[in-house]
Amino acid sequence: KRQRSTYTHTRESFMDVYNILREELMKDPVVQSHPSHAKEWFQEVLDYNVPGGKLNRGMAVYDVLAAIKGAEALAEADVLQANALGWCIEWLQAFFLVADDIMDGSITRRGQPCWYKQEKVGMIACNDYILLECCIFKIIKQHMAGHPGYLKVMELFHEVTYQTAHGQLLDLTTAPQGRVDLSKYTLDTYMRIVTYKTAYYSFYLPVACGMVLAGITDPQAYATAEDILLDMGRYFQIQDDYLDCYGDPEVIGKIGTDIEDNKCSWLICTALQHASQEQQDIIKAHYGASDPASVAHIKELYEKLDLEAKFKAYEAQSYATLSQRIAEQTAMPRLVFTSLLDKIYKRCK
Ligand SMILES: O=C(O)c1ccc2cc(-c3ccc[nH]3)cc(-c3cccc4ccccc34)c2n1
Repeated sequence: KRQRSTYTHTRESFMDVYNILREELMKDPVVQSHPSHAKEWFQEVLDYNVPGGKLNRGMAVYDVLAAIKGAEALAEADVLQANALGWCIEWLQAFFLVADDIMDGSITRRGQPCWYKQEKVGMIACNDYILLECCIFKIIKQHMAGHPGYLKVMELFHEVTYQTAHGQLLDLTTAPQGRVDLSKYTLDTYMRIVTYKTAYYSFYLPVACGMVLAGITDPQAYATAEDILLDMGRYFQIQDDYLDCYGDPEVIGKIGTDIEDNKCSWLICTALQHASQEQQDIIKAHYGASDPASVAHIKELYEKLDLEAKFKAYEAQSYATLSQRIAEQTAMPRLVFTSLLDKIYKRCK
C-alpha cells in the first residue's frame, strides 16, 4: 500500500512552496515574453528580497489553520493554500522593507546590502517594490480563486497594506531623519506607529488568513482576534526596542543603533515621560547623535530613569493581561494565540 507522505511544517517545506510560487510567477505570460535580461531581473528581485528572513509570519498561517481545525497536520489540499497565503505575508514584508530602506537610507538588510544599494539597482528599486506588491494579488488569484474566502483575503491584504503605509507615514513624519522634534515623541504616538506599522501585518494578518481558510465568517471573531493580536504586536515591538539597547548583540543578531538613528522608540518616549527639565535638555542635546559620548549620555540617563525595570514591569503586566484575555475568549482555540505568545516572549538577552 503506497505510504501517504504526511507533511511536516518546517522552514524547508515552507521554502519548497516559495519555489512553487516563484515558478508560477515566472511562468506568467508577461514575464515569459520578456527578453531574458528582464526575466532574470524579475527573478532576482524575488530571490534577493522575499526569502532571507526568519519566515515566522508566513509560517504562522499553517499553524493557525491547524490549531483552529484541532489537527496535528493539515490535509494536503490545505497545505499549499495555507503556505501560499503565508508567503503573501512575506511578499508584503519584502515590499515594505525594500521601500522603507530607500526612505530610511539604510545600508544593509538581513545581513546583505539593501536592494536599492546594489550598483545596478538604485531607484529602479521603486518599481521593484511595486512588482513585489503586485505578486501578492497574483498569488491570491492563483491559489484562492473559487474559495469562499477569496474576496475576504483580497480585502484583508489591501486593508493591511493601507494600515502599514499609515504606520510608515506616522513614523516618517514623527521622526524625520536628522531633525529631532522631541515634542512629538509621546507614548500615544509611539503606540499608533507600532500598531499600524508592525502589529497589523505581523500578528493580525497571519491569524486572519488562517481564520479565512478555516471558514470563520463571524465579524466578532475577527474583532476579538484583532484586539488580542494588536496588543501582542505592540509588546513585540516594545521588546524589540528594549533589546536594541539592552539585548546581547550576539543573540539579537545586530548591534542596536536606535539612539544614533533618532528612532521614536519605547525607551525614548518613556524616558521623556519621566524626565525632569534638565534631563530633557540632555536628551535634546544628545539623542540622534552618532558620537559614542552622546550615546553614553543617553544610556546613562536611561539607567537613572531605571528604564530596564520599567520594561520588566510592562512585560510582566502585558504577558499576564494577554494570557487572561486569551483564556477568557471563546472565539477560537487558545492554541491559536498561545503558540504565538510563547514564541515572542523572553528571547534570551
Ligand atoms: O522575521 C521573522 O520571522 C522574525 C524576526 C525576528 C523575530 C524575533 C522574535 C523574538 C522573540 C523574542 C524576542 N524577539 C520572534 C519572532 C517571531 C517568532 C514566531 C512568530 C512570529 C510572528 C510574528 C512576528 C515575529 C515572530 C521573530 N520573527
